[in-house]
Formats: sequence, structure tokens, C-alpha cells
Amino acid sequence: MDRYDVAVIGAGVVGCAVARRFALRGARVLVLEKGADILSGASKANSAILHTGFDAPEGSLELECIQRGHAEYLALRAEMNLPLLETGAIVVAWSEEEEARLGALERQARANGVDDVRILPAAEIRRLEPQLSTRARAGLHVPREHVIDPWSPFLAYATQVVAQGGRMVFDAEVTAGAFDGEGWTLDTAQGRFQAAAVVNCAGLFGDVVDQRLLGRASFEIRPRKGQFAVFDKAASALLTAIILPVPTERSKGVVLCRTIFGNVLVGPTAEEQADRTRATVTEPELRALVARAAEIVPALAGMPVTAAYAGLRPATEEKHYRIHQDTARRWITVGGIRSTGMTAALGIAQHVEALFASGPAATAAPAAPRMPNLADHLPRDWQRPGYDEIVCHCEMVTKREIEAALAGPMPPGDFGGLKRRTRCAMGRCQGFNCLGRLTEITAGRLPHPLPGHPL
Ligand SMILES: O=P(O)(O)OC[C@H](O)CO
Repeated sequence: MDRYDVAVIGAGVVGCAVARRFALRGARVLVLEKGADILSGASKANSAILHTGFDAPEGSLELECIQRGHAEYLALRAEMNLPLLETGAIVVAWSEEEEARLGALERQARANGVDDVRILPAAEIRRLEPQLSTRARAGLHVPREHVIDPWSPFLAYATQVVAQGGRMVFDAEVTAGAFDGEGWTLDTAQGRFQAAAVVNCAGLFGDVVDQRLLGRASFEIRPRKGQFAVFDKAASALLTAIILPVPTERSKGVVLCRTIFGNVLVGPTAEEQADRTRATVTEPELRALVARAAEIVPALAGMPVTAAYAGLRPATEEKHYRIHQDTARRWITVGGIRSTGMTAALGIAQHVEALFASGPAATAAPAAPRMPNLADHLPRDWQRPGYDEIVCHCEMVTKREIEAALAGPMPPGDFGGLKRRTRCAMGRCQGFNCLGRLTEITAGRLPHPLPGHPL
């Protein structure tokens, strides 16, 4: 049986970033993912904002990881060709009470090292965002909050793991494990594996995995659902910045922003629920979100909504990140990584690496890997010769792009993974026109085929 230096449980945003960091140190890395693809749990749905940490708790590990993650992301993106919308954000006060809180928020931002923020009077908000409701009383401008692609960076990190000789195993729920004084033996739905150390990045199941393997969990996951509605691309002409509400202790609140792919997003809701897997969209909440968007930008009234989705945050009984180390058993738990986790992932990976540096460290550093070009949108593939056919006309996805994803070093495990790698079926018709052709092209080539289509 192969023995790995580090086993990472969970291939969400945090698991991919942590695995990458160990792989780049030359460690033999194993990633065990319960789902069919990367980002198939809590990481599947988010608002795709690269946060600055302006409103994070002062002096917290969360703030440190957000700011390290933000910086490393900006340093990596050119090399990995990852897209970035440098929108900035405006925290808008809609009431007298919210306006009164802006000063404290500005002081918190400066205390957190985000010193390029400034209070905007109503007239200046109108100048920057002419379509915003005239009910906006004042705002806080946060220039370095940006919009990113919530998918391709993490696919890039996972690809880097594989390029360094790491192994990603999907459909591999960890069902049991034992520590023998030297390392771990892990039983999974895909067989037995051994690793000298374990990092639990199991997201919505972080406490379950700790309980199952360590015999105790120091926190309890309390899933919090977030629903989003996506407006047609025509809406993107109506705003520039990310429009945030004045945050509360529990949530950053409902955000209105452009997406990296040219739509406009409104969400998330914050709904407590017991179920850790069911993330359903519900009509009353979506209607409320769409109505809220039209209150913020009145011209959104009547704009078509082309998609809706929901995800679950791995919230716990406390707000802060729950990162714990069991040095004796060579185990680190990265739990309770709330919605700032997408920004913080690279920073969390740095933190976890530092924790292990005094423990079971990895071996020699490898040469820098050459990354695949995962986010090259200009020119698009259909603008180059030899693309074969355009399969998805809404998002102009070619057969060549779909073939490349299927044959790539990190191929999709299911149809959702193919959609996220290529944008096929993600446009205005949501697959109505291309699903038949996609079924033909992918027949027998996805570990989890399209519903209703046999392997
Ligand atoms: O409601 P929160 O605090 O989980 O934040 C949600 C935001 O969309 C984070 O980007």
C-alpha cells in the first residue's frame, strides 16, 4: 500500500489550497473527496468575492488568512491566467441607523490594515453608481474588494497537486481510520490508504470526520443555507462596484454584484437548517432576493433571472475559524471556514503548512510547475481555427473545449464538473439547447453520467 506524507480530507476550496501547498513542498499528497469532483460541498456555491478583510474580527486568524490569501491570489493570477474584475465595493447605508455605523466600520477597516477605505456621501455614490437607488444615504468605499472566478483557481490548485505527483481520489468518503503511532490508515469507499499526517478539510462534515476518526469534535457544524439569483447579462451594464449592506455580526448580508462571466448576482440568504446536503432553492426567498435587487438598482425590475442556486455554509456555534492541531496524532482540523474561506483558502494553506513545519514536515521543494491555462477568455476558443463545433451557443463553448476538459489532468467527475470547467449549459438557456449534444459527446466518459444516461 502506498504511504503518503499528507492526506487531505475534502477537495473544497480549502482542501485544494492546502493540498497544493504541501505538493509544492515536495510532499506526497493524497486528497480524499467524498463527492464526484472538487468543490462539490460547501464550496459549490458562493458569491465569488475576493475580500479584503475590512470587516473581519480584529486580530483574528480569519483576518490574517483572508489578507494572506488575497495577496497570494493576486500574486498567482497572472501566472495561472485567472480572471479578476477590479470592481471595488461600496458598503451602502440605507437607513439612519446604518449610516451611524459607517464610521465604526471605517475605523475597523483601518485597524485591519485596509487603509484605502473612505466614507462616500450620497452624491458621490450617485456619481460612481448612477443606477443605484436614490435612497442610498452614504457608503464606505472599499477599493480592493474584487470579483473572481469561484471555480478555476481551485481547479488550478488541484491540477498543480496532480502535476506534482499527488493523487486525488473522488467518491472516497472516509469511513474509518486508525493512528498507529507513525501515521494513519484511512478506510474509504475507494479502499484503504496510509498517510503520515492528516488535514481534515471536510467542510460541512468536518465535525463528523473528527468524531469518527479522533473520537471527539471540538465544534459542531450548523449548516446555513445561502440562495442566489443570477440576472441576465444585460443587467451587468447597470452597476460597477460590489454593493454590500452594512454587515451584521451574523452575516455580510445580501450582496449585489457583477459576476466574472458578465451576469449580475444577488444573494445570499442566511437560513439555518439541520440538513448538511440539501441546498434547495425556494420561490419565496428567491422572489425576495430579486425584489431586494430591484430596490437597490431599480432598473433591475423586470430584468430576466436566468439561474438560481443555493449552497450551505459550514457555520459552527462560534463565528471564528476552528483550526485545531492534534500534534501527537499528526492531525489538523480546518473547520468552520465560513464564506470568507474562498478568499482565505491560500492563507489558510500557509497557516496549516506552518503548523506542520514543526511536526511531520514534507521533503524537498520541487521545481515550479507549469500551469494549464484555465481561464483564458480572450480570445475565446471559437475565435481560433479548428474548434470543430460550437456546442453551447449561449456561452459559445466549443467541442474542442469540452474535449480538452474531458481529457485534462483533472477531468470532471460529473456533468456539473464539466459545466464548471467549460461554462457549457451555464448561459441563458441553461442547457435547453445543448443538453442533447452534450449527452452524446460525454457518453461513457463521465464517472457520474448525465441523469438518465447510462455509462
Ligand atoms: O453571509 P455571509 O457572512 O456568510 O457572507 C456571504 C458573502 O456572500 C460572502 O462573500
